[in-house]
Amino acid sequence: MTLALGCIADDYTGASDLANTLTRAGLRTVQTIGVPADDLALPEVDAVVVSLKSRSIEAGLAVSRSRAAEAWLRGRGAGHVLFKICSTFDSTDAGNIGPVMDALRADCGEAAVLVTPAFPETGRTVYQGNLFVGAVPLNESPLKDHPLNPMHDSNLVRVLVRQSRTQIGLVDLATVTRGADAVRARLAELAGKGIGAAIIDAVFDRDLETIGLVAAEHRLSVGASGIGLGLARALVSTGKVQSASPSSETGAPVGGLAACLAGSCSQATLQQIANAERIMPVLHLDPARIITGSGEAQRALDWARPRLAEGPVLIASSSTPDQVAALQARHGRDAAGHAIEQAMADIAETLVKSGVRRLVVAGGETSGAVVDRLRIPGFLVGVEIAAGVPVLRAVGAESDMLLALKSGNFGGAEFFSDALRLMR
Ligand SMILES: Nc1ncnc2c1ncn2[C@@H]1O[C@H](COP(=O)(O)OP(=O)(O)O)[C@@H](O)[C@H]1O
Ligand SMILES: O=C(O)[C@@H](O)C(=O)COP(=O)(O)O
Repeated sequence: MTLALGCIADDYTGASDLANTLTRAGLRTVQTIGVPADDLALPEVDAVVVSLKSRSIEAGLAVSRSRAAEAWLRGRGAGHVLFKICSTFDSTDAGNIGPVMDALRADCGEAAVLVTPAFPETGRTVYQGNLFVGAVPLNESPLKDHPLNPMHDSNLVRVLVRQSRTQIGLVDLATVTRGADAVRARLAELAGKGIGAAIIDAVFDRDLETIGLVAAEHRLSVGASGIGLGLARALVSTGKVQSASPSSETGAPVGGLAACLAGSCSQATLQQIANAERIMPVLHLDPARIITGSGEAQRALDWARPRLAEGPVLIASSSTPDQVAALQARHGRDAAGHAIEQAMADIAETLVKSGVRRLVVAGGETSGAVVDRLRIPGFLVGVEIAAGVPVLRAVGAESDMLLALKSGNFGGAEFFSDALRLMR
């Protein structure tokens, strides 16, 4: 297998979002969980997205895991590696976007790396280096209240300067609009000044196509699914990849019981949970009891198991920003997040032992904890439920399963029923 594109995603929902985008753009794509073991049977593909759970871990660890993934991808012929980050640039001043970018850049000897989280299909646009989420700057969006990495600065040049050892430049929209040659010239100018990375503006998909053409000539880029779209279209338009029509790899029904888990506290997920109350039983976990170890996961399982035969259920830890802040003040941010993720993984593991074969998970870190516990090595990409969220079919796992890993912020108000309708 010679890869046209190698991707390293810093969380599992982000990886499935990117795998979905690449598939829709004509690349045969598989998502792996971590660096694949040698005995994992992978189909013949154009792109592999290695999913890491490296967004919120210590920077040194994120760097070493990303470098291992990069080595594996380059070893399979990937001339270009995309480091997939969140379209809302989720990170803290301690990392991990800057440190991972610096390390991958050093490994491949890239002079100046293009960086953009723009993903217009989901309302993420970048102008003059400022990230907008829908109509508002990042720091005014619900991401200001994220439980793990609240985002308080929409100026990504400033944000990345705080995380990276290299200087950060800007390629503005006026340059992008002038086309690929103008971007090439600007990038060369920045590289000539010793500037190692540049935030590049993008508002429309056509901007990402221009960016993709230039990025594909380089060894490394950093961004969300938008730049993935640009790269995929560039690989197809330059004939490096023969466009494949997106197949419905998740074709044959798996049947079995269905359940949903929500650990995301995003505004979108809170609304989706409220709407799900109308169509399925919903259990709201008590997050404080999870942290103090008072049998909350067992309570959830005792509640869920008798109901599953009647139809899907939803178990949620999600709370409002005020409640999250109060819990974190009492127990600490990382301890609270970790305990709740592990409780979700405990619940998922027992649900699968009880016959659940269709599982919807809301939240990136939450999905990471669940998929790790289920020891699923990889996914084939199926139909799209909502922008950035495909149906996934587990490969190499103990049970034949369908999953949907939803980024907290993605999906329409009826996401849970939309997902279950497509997961048969
Ligand atoms: N009620 C809660 N209070 C505090 N933290 C919570 C609560 N529920 C979930 N969490 C934690 O918040 C984080 C949500 O992150 P994640 O799952 O990545 O969602 P998103 O996709 O919205 O970023 C996880 O670490 C999760 O365990
Ligand atoms: O780019 C995006 O927004 C998503 O693909 C993503 O990374 C989601 O992260 P979470 O919101 O933490 O699920």
